[in-house]
Amino acid sequence: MSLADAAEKADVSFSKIPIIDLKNISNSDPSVRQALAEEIRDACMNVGFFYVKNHGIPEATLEAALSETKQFFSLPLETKMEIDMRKTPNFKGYNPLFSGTNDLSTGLKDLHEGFEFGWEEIIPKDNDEKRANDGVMAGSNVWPRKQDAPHFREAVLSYYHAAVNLGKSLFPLFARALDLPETFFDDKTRNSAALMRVMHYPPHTPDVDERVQGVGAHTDWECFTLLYQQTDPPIQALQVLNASNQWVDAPPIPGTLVVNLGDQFARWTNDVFKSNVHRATNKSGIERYSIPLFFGTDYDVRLEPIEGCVSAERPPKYEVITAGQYVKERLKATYGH
Ligand SMILES: O=C(O)CCC(=O)C(=O)O
Ligand SMILES: [Fe+2]
Repeated sequence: MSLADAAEKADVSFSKIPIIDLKNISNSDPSVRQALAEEIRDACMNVGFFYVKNHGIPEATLEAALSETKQFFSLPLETKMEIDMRKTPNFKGYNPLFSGTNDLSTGLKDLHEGFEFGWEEIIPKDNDEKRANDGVMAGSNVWPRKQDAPHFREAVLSYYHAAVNLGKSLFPLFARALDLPETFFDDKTRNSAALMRVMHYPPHTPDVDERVQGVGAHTDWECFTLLYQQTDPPIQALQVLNASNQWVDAPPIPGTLVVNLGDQFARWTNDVFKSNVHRATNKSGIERYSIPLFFGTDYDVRLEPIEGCVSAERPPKYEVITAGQYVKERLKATYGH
């Protein structure tokens, strides 16, 4: 059956998020890889979200990134505002509470603060070519001053590089899941966009409008997101919308990361892979932190539907644009600059 035909029959009324074991991610046996790719394909076609366990990123790397993230957000607002994202030309830096709108249908501002950065070698390089080529987001990151956050940069960059490596090893499996050669994405992800955002969701207090979300209902924009949610203590905040318009909980599960697909994959696969609407709201009464890494293709890549994803019953759903144009439009809509 073609992917397009299979997608017509997909069961998209899921009630929970599957967990996929990545212990075989580096196994080169084609039958082992095929079995893993098929598990990924089912999750991508039916849910657009899955957890991964045995992902290979050391717990200590995750914990250090989380602990430094907490310390960064506890700095005084004036210190964080020195690296306000609105002062940078390339969407890097700090965004304060209520500075972005993810749910454009309500227009409500989100109750979270964040800090974004892209590719950078941990040991700084004068001529970091990868950073210079990082598409719409090309150019330097901005960091808090060393005396304000002495270990923040190293800790979050260490996690960044580990997560980028994991993301790179997932692309061949996504390709296999789409009946393509595993190398299909290689020349489309040479300088692939990888933007990390560390996030803090303060608890909703009674003075906050009930309708406000931590991050309003939205889809992600890139190919896929790797999301680390704090697990200690575990806070249920993230929810995914299924085809019956029910919000399905995606609670933190120790030892896992969440993988969710974004709009670039939806466009590329003519919605065979789902980029599902999700939101996160922290009603726990205590602080919540999460760290997504948004992983895309090179910005000059045209998001043309893959052959097997189009049929007479499933004509192309999206106008073809480049990955960079798409992300830029969404960034402007969310942050208004
Ligand atoms: O914090 C979370 O659990 C989700 C964050 C998210 O969806 C996003 O930043 O795009
Ligand atoms: Fe998201």
